[in-house]
Amino acid sequence: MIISGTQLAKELKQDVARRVVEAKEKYGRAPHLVVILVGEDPASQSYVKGKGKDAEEVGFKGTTIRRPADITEEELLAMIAELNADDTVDGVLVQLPLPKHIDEDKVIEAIAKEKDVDGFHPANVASLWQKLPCTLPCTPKGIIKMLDKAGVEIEGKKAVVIGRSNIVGLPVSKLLLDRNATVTMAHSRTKNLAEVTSAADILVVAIGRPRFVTADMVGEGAAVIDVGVNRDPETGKLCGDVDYEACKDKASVITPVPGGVGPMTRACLMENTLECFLRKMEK
Ligand SMILES: Nc1nc2c(c(=O)[nH]1)N[C@@H](CN(C=O)c1ccc(C(=O)N[C@@H](CCC(=O)O)C(=O)O)cc1)CN2
Repeated sequence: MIISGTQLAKELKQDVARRVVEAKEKYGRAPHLVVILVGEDPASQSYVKGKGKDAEEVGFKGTTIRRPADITEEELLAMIAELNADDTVDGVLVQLPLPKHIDEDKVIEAIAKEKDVDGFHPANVASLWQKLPCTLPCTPKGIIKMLDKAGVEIEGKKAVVIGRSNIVGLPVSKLLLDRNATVTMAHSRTKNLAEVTSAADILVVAIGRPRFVTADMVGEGAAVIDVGVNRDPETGKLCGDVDYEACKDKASVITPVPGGVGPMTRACLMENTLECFLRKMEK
């Protein structure tokens, strides 16, 4: 079975849109999401454009602030401080990656934790690891929703996560652990990787290498979640970290690229923004 992120994202955004109508009636205004884009990276430009479109679709006020790649760290931090102080702004997101002269950690930490719709702020990360209420990072949140919607049981299952990034690998491992999976975190230096991954009931791949996971690395009947968004070096076409054609018949469920985890990441951002807004208004 193919898990259609496009379809699930559509349903999640419809649900957010419905809740926005109610929230507007109750609080007199819609949630306001501000997205900051630094530089002209084509992929980032396209993701930010998508976020603006999604915001409009669910009934938010959406603002995109574009700045040149040579903006100083001080200027960017000053802009974030202003948005933090602005009561009409509910969510602030800085599109990553940032140019090398800007310290990403400093920028993430500068965003008020209550407006951190990405769930990247150290306070939100700490809350995730302490099982306290927090904003969850969008991609891991979307992955758990996709597994649930596909009816994949997590409790007691062997989950293997390839990749240990702060944005995906680490938080999705924690979310799987919280659902009582037995989680193995694998990475570029894991020995006998195929042996480790083929024992997985749930395989999450977030390593950033085109078609890295081949059929011999997937166990019969595994649920395969592909987080990669790569360009095929030969054809230039979009592809995931999993060799989809080779693995699809071995997997019980699998996510495609495009149309899998990516659209759910975007939809979860809308849900996070609404939740930040509601938390503020209900205080
Ligand atoms: N501040 C953030 N920066 C980045 C994040 C993030 O969550 N927060 N994640 C990625 C980029 N990203 C969201 O920003 C993202 C990447 C891909 C997709 C997506 O829908 N992909 C499509 C294919 C897109 C294409 O045609 O090129 C798919 O998989 O179907 C959504 C969001 C890094 N930066």
